[in-house]
Amino acid sequence: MLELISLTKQFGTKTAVERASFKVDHPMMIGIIGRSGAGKSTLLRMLNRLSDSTDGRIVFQGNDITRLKGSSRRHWQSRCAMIFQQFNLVPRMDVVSNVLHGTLNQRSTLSTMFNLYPQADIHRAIEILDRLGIAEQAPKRAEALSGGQQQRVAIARALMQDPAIILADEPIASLDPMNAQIVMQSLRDIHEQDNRMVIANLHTLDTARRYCDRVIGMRDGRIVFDGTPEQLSTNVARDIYGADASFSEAATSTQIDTLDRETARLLEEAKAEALV
Ligand SMILES: Nc1ncnc2c1ncn2[C@@H]1O[C@H](COP(=O)(O)OP(=O)(O)OP(=O)(O)O)[C@@H](O)[C@H]1O
Repeated sequence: MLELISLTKQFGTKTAVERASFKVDHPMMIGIIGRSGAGKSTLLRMLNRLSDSTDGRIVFQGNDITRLKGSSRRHWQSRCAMIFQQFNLVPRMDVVSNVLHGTLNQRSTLSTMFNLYPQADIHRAIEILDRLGIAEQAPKRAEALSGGQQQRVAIARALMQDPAIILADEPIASLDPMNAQIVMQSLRDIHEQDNRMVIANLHTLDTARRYCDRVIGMRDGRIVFDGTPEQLSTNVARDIYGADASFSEAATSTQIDTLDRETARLLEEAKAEALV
C-alpha cells in the first residue's frame, strides 16, 4: 500500500536521505530509529510532502504522490497527518478549537475566518478527546495542559483528518517516561483499533521494540536495518547508532518501571557520551 523507491534528499552538497526504499503491504506500526542527523525527520517530511524529494518516488495505493501539487498535495497531507515533538498547538486557543483545526483543509476560507465549525465536527472532536482520555480538558487553553496531554490533543487534531497514515516525528522526546508511555499506547491503540498505519521517529530502542511491529534503522541518510523488533539485537543497534563497544542499550531506555527522572537524566548523559 505504501512504497518508497530510492527516495533521496539533498541539501546543497549534503545528502540527508540517500536512496531510501521500503514497502509496507498493510497498516502496521513502524518505528524509525537512528542517531541525531541520520535523516529520520527529513524522511518523514518528504513522506508528508512538507519537503520535496530530490530524487526517487513515493507511491501510496498505486498513486505517485511525489509530485502532487496544490489541492492534491493538501489532500495527501490530510491523508497522512503529522504530529511533532513540540506538539505545534495554538497555545492560547482552547483544546477543542485546536482539535477542530484538523479539519482546516476541508473547510471554506470564510468559515475558517469566523471560526465556524459544524456541530457534527464539534461532537466528533469531543468524542476523539474522550477516546484519548482528555475530554474534560476540552474547554481549557492548550497551554494549561501538561506535555503529555498536549501531545494527545495533537493526536486528536490529526485524527480529525481521518488519516490513513499518522506520521509522528519524535512524539515523546519532550515527555517524561510516564507520559511517553501514555502517548505511545495511544498511537498503538489507534493503529490496532482503526487499522491506520503509524510511522514514528523514535530516539529510544526500547520504545521501538515495545510498540512497533517493524523497525527501520537509519545511519548517515541510509536505511541500514529493516526488520522486526526481535531482529533488532544489541549488535544491530550498535551498528545503527554507529557506537563503539561502550554502547549501552540501557542508555536508550525510557522504561518507567526501571527509571526515575534522575536516573533517566543520568542515562541520557551516558547516551550522549556513547554517541560522541
Ligand atoms: N533544511 C536543511 N538544510 C540543510 N541541511 C539540513 C536541513 N534539514 C536537515 N538537514 C541536514 O540533514 C541531515 C539529516 O537531518 P534530519 O533532521 O533529517 O535528521 P534526524 O535523524 O531527524 O535528526 P534529529 O533526531 O536530530 O532530528 C542532517 O545532517 C541535517 O543537518
